[in-house]
Amino acid sequence: MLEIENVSRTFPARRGLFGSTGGVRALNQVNLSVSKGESLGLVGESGSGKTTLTRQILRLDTPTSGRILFEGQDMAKLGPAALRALRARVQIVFQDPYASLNPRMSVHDIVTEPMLIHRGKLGLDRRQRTDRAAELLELVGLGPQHLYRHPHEFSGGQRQRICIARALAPGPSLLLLDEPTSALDVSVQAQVLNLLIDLQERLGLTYFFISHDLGVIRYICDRVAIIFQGEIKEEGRTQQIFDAPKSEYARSLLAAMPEVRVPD
Ligand SMILES: Nc1ncnc2c1ncn2[C@@H]1O[C@H](COP(=O)(O)OP(=O)(O)OP(=O)(O)O)[C@@H](O)[C@H]1O
Repeated sequence: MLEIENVSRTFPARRGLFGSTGGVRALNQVNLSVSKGESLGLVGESGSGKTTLTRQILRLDTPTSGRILFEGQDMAKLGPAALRALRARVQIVFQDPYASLNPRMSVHDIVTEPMLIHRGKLGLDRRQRTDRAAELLELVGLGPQHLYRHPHEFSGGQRQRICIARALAPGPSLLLLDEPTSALDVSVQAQVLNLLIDLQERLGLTYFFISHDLGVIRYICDRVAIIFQGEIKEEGRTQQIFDAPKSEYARSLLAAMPEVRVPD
């Protein structure tokens, strides 16, 4: 479904008030692939290149070299129509559900907005969009009675469910999950992770799951890639990485977290 081939991204040197910074090689020859229906976890400390890689997959940024194929198509070569279609097929859920929802919009408007943006592809009229929003709310464990409420009326976990419903609205096949539970209480984290597992099974979704929480990665991901200073240090089946990490860096990362917490 997703193939990342020899992707590098270098940011040029910048001159600022306090002197100039050298160029930053944020990604260096990254190779990764994710199959349909699989969850790949990307783990790395702050500044390791996770956001930069995510931006390449969303085509918000372009690699300096290398290429990314989504469903067999080179993302850099997509024309405007194909790019619009791609935007519906690849969706993202962000870390902070408090910052991700417009407080002035009702849940109905939040969840139907992507259907409106992609109405050419989805072909849903107003009534059908509302029906679909109600279905999506149900799918994420919130009843349709919440449709006309506003974000401030919901808890963090409920807000993240709304964000997930919005991400599902245009019918994606790939979800980028950028630390989707790290802003939530621990008890709520497990509920949201279980919802994600359930949705993946029901809808056949593919997940690219970014986290620095190894417990969460272990719980949800089939495979894990460990990134450090823009390079993939190790990649493999989750169990194998946790039981017998090969690289020095993976070993030190696991050793630094003796108590890998697995949600209930
Ligand atoms: N637009 C940019 N211009 C210059 N340097 C950048 C830019 N974006 C990212 N970088 C640099 O690239 C490197 C990787 O950053 P990135 O944001 O991808 O890391 P990250 O793993 O997502 O970190 P975090 O977990 O803190 O979000 C860092 O050194 C960062 O300073």
